[in-house]
Amino acid sequence: MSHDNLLDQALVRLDEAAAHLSIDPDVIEKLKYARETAKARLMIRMDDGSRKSFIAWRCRYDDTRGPTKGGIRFHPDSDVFEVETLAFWMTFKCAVMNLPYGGGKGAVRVDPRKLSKAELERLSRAYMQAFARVIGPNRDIPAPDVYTNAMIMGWMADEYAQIVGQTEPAVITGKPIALGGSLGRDDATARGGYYLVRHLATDLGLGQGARVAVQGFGNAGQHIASLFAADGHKIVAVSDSSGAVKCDSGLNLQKLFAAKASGQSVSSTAGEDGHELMSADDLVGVDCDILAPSALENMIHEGNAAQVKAKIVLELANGPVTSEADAILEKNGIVVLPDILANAGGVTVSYFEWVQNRQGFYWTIEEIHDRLKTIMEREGRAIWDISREKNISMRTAAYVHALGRLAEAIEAHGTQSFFTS
Ligand SMILES: NC(=O)C1=CN([C@@H]2O[C@H](COP(=O)(O)OP(=O)(O)OC[C@H]3O[C@@H](n4cnc5c(N)ncnc54)[C@H](O)[C@@H]3O)[C@@H](O)[C@H]2O)C=CC1
Ligand SMILES: O=C(O)CCC(=O)C(=O)O
Repeated sequence: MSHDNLLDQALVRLDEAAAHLSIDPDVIEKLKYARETAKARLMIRMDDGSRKSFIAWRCRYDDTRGPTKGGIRFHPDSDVFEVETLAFWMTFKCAVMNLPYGGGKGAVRVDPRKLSKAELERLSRAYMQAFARVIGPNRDIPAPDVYTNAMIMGWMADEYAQIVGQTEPAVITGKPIALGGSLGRDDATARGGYYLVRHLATDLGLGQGARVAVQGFGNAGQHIASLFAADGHKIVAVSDSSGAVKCDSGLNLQKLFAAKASGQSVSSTAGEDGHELMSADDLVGVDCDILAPSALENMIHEGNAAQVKAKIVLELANGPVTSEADAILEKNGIVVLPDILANAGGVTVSYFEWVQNRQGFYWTIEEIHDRLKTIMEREGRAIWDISREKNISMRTAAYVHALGRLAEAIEAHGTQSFFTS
């Protein structure tokens, strides 16, 4: 899958937001292009003794508001267009949450499921070797994303420490707790979305016992299913890259978690506890109240948006709804809680991790949850109010909110600054 026009699609949202603000055109011009994208070939030794190379990128899209921040993705379809677009979204996400960061992102084009653990560790270390000059605790701070996790962040933190000759935990977030990771980072992406939905439930007309469908059953997808189920909502369908299952009376989550923990697809549970096999492509059309896309970009598009029956789309994935699909969902009265707000819990707890690493003093899980809840509710409410006041979608409102903050920072740097050139 190529992502050639992903950034152009994303920039449509920037133009829509700019139309609601009186913004200097210089600001828009600056935000249309990535500041810096580094590319490298990572050459590693495979277990059979052969050498193999993988292409990799790290993009620092915009650092006006602070060091760039964003995850590293290991995926066979990754390309430079996807990386730059994800970094653009990070720029807006950090501004939405008022975090002192710009936006970055990285990727390796690889299917990590085909590598042994030792090969994966060599690849992760090679990534840090290649990009250590770009990365740094005051410059660019990576984190996990699709098919990367705490273990990989731990290897990268260790490699960086060896390169600079001292431990530097704040260089990367989403690390194992034993290496200075934060409590609460594991479920933070889903938890942020969950706090947002709970806070806006009355405004959204959402009652008890909602029916939820989850697309993608990894970090974000599994945790959102758990959190909603614990609140008495019913998870009626889930999918992953190999298939999907549904159950009208509610799926057995423990069975699904056990399948994923043993490396199997959710579809392997079909036939147990009333789980029925379905096509992963049909998941978006399942009869439900909340649809939580938690996989990849462009999953809800012009061709399937009309099938969506949910009242609310909670975008835990980045960019799961195309701009054409957005228009269809809006016309059908479906509220989209946009990625740059809905999945911002992840980067927010990453920020907490970075703060704790720098102060060398660690917070309790209650402190993490309270702080995350406060920020999600504050920014979620502000965006809800903008959307009501201006009669615009939550997505456009989120971009308006972020763009105001970005414009203020770009202007504060001065008109002759290379930051704003
Ligand atoms: N991990 C994090 O902290 C954050 C992740 N996100 C976004 O959330 C989304 C998911 O990320 P993670 O949960 O971390 O990744 P993950 O690697 O833990 O899980 C990804 C899941 O998506 C599934 N998937 C892949 N292709 C699919 C397809 N075509 N149909 C259905 N499922 C498919 C995979 O099988 C897997 O279950 C991504 O868009 C990511 O950028 C956003 C904010 C933070
Ligand atoms: O935790 C972070 O720093 C970034 C997470 C991320 O990549 C994202 O929000 O898309």
